Amino acid sequence: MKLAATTTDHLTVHTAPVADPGDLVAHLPGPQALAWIRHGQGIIGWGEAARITLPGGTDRFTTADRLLRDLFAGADVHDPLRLPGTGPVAFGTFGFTPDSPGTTLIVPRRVLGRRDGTAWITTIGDDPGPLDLLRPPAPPGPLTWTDGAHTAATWQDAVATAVTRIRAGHLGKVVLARDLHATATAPIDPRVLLRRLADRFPGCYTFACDGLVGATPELLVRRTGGTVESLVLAGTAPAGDPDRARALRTSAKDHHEHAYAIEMVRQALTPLCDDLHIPAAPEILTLPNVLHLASPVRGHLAAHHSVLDVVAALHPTPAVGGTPTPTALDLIADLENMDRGRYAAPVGWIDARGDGEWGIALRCAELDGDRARLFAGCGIVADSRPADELAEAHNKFRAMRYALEG
Ligand SMILES: C=C(O[C@H]1C=CC=C(C(=O)O)[C@@H]1O)C(=O)O
Repeated sequence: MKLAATTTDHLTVHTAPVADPGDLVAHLPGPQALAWIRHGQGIIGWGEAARITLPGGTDRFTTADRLLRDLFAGADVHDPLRLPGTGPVAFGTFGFTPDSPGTTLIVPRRVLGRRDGTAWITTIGDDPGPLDLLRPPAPPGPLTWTDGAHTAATWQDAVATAVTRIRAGHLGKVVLARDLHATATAPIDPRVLLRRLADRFPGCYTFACDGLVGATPELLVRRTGGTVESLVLAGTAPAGDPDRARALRTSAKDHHEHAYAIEMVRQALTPLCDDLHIPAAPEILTLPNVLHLASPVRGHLAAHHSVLDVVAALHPTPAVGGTPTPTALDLIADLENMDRGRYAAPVGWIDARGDGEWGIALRCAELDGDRARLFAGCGIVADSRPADELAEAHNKFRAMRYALEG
């Protein structure tokens, strides 16, 4: 475990109610932004009271959970509100595979939150000063775009290979992704991207954590006390085409793709829950760029499990991996030509009670100075057609292209 230089072993944490701050993004004082926002509600953070960096491993979720529990257990906490997200919180990202880089948990010095008519500020350690903007964000300016690990043509070849393997009976579904690179003329400020994403995709979870920025529609798990909720997505059509929307409702290919994800979530949550509700049929989630088949799942935990315990049971779902999971992960490693890093892995936050919200890091980019690496993936089943999947990936990229270009 690596702790930031600013860390003391003993955290002193003060949460206090504040007047409604309004727009959360506007309060981020610098580019080192931490955020989790949906419909204007959520938490933002800045400064670092502690940073935990893990090398990865299959136990990365449970190790992170244990290290945070120890850190929070030793904290001196003054929290009159005792709501999800009050008291100390860690924002986090994980690597997609046990070997992928990027497993990092950050306990910010300041957290500003607003939910259901309550707003609060949490301060760890010395008061780092007023909420004034230190550096106002500037848009990235003109961008240069280049292909990542695949060109459009070679990625379609990879999709065709996956379809052949599926038809040969090796597996039922695999999610194949590709990356794109954007280069700006100056460092990219995540706050500009957060602003655009939160405005255009208010129903998604707009997030930023250690340079990973995006707006994901997919809630892996929210834990609030004993209740867990998840929004399982798989099956996509372009937005703005009523015929395609109608077709999505009845498409055997998309329902097939969705069923794999639902079945795995059922298997993962059943041992943890004494009551689990999965709708009989998915609904349609409408976003500005795409429509998805979506199943809101709700359960009651049978025993104490932190939100990260549930994340550990769920990741990777067939919305980002495939079925069977090990075969799909091997095929992803063979065909994608890249390490996903933190793309398609859990991103979110956890508090000292074990409550929290974790999404699947989709519709996102990895920022590095003046560069951004964007990702988009598509579920491939026996009936998938490479050109359609390329078009679907293009539509999914549109969220982050808009965040970068306006
Ligand atoms: C893998 C991605 O989306 C997943 C989530 C929703 C729908 C999906 C699909 O229809 O393929 C994907 O499973 C992505 O956006 O990169």
